[in-house]
Amino acid sequence: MKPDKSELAAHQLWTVDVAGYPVELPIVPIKPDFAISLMMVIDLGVRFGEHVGRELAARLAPLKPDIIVGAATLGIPVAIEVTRALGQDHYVILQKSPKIHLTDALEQRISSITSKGEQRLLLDREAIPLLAGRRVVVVDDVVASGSSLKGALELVRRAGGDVVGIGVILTEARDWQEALGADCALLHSLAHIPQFTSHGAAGWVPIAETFL
Ligand SMILES: Nc1ncnc2[nH]cnc12
Repeated sequence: MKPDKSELAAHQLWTVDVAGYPVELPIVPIKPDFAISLMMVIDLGVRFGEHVGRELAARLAPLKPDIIVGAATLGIPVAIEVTRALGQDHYVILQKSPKIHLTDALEQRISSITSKGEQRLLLDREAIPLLAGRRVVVVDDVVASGSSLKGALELVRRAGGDVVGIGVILTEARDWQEALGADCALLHSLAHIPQFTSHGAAGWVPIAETFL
């Protein structure tokens, strides 16, 4: 769900300080009385990517990960930048669409608030040796419902990986706390964003319960 530029100009903005790097996010309605501040990490430039990679790597390096796993789509740049900042080379991507080589992939069902309907995460069986018995950190751009991260954790564990940490740029609201349960203890985040409700002339206002 990517609004075009003319649409963006009409949106209210929400400013969030991402570990010392302020970004302005457009507030985008999902329903008539409900909106999120949308962070499209791939539209924020390479300096932002480098910054979040470095900041997440600083928090995740003490966990001594053997490998970083990122979930498609917007977890991909996060996985690449964190891997680079850790001085590692390989990473594993959990795909959403069954590419030609993924006909026999390990599969997990998920749902997402920014994409319609039910989706899947797929792990290439060829990547299993990179995860089995290894210390794994799972990264993503935003955790909101927690469905995508929960599916990613499940896939990594089915592959025999030991999940030692989770890294996200942003936590959003609090639904993820219930979805992730005890795995919340593994989570490292650079900033938090609330969700929004419409309030007459005031426009979109943050919902108090969606702050941490
Ligand atoms: N605020 C947000 N920005 C980008 N992706 C999201 N997925 C869920 N919430 C999101």
